[in-house]
Amino acid sequence: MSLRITVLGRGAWGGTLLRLWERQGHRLNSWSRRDGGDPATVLKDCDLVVVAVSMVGVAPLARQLQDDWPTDLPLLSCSKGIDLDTLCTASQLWRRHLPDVPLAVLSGPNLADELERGLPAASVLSSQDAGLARHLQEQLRAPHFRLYTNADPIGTEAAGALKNVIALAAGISDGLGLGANAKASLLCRGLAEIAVVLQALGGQPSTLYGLAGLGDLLATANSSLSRNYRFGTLLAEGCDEATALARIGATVEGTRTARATLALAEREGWQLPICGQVVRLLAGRVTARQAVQELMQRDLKAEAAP
Ligand SMILES: NC(=O)C1=CN([C@@H]2O[C@H](COP(=O)(O)OP(=O)(O)OC[C@H]3O[C@@H](n4cnc5c(N)ncnc54)[C@H](O)[C@@H]3O)[C@@H](O)[C@H]2O)C=CC1
Ligand SMILES: O=C(CO)COP(=O)(O)O
Repeated sequence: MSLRITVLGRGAWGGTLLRLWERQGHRLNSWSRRDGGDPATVLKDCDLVVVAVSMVGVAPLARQLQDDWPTDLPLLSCSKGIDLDTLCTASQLWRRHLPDVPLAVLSGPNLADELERGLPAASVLSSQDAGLARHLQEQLRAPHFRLYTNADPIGTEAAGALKNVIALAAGISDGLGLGANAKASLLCRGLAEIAVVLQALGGQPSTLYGLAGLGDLLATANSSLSRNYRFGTLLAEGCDEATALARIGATVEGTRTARATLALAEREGWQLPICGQVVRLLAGRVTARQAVQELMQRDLKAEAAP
């Protein structure tokens, strides 16, 4: 069965998904901020809306569309991050404005450039509505895009958001030439920080070790196709945040997510040392090498503690 799919946001990810599903025989329509006009017009006559805008675009878009969204029209959210103003994930923001629509999240190790080249990848469709997740799994899979389901959208989003912060830190580590031991240690301790946030937000521990958690962390923290990783290497070279962002020239979700996560951590009393050092470095309060030193000199702990 072919679906009529509308994609909101035609950046790297929205554009890749659009072309992928068009090739699978679905009928695609799209809207991008660049087009201008009213995005509500593309909600008509479709079976699914896929949202692939950056996190900064989610809240304004949700506000703009809340009165026009048909209550039975499913929404698939693909944005990865934590909103700096509300400290919410994308699906939490959509739920505020569209409390009743069928909602699912797509997240996993999905570097757009690799999918665009037809390389194999897997991802997770997550929804509390198991029927919706299975329906989308069946409809949206492709020969080189294998889809799994889970029932943990918040855990899936928390993992997808936080891995960008740790991937950014991995870029710093590689940019400084700190070696394989440092990188592996950073990723393990980073995973422990992701676990703190994921569990505190009500996610399932198993999601941490799935495609949206460990899977996406490994892909993003080890690939120069990742904007977050590349951004980290630029910080290691001594670029400030604005210069590094300008050099990347596309969305780098890890910067705002690091700040939002730290704000949550301060409010909730979580210990997130790597995230904290990333924010200090972004603010120009430490150099990359000082941040590493501060992490190495923290009080000694049991491994289970963050
Ligand atoms: N590129 C990738 O490999 C993947 C990206 N993602 C996620 O998808 C989201 C979008 O990323 P990309 O497409 O890669 O970024 P991009 O920088 O290529 O495109 C960003 C898109 O968001 C739109 N946008 C930004 N602010 C907006 C606003 N205020 N209102 C409406 N639209 C706005 C832009 O017009 C553009 O369409 C991010 O949350 C990213 O983490 C998820 C999986 C893979
Ligand atoms: O989320 C992604 C891959 O799964 C894309 O990562 P970047 O945003 O760092 O390019």
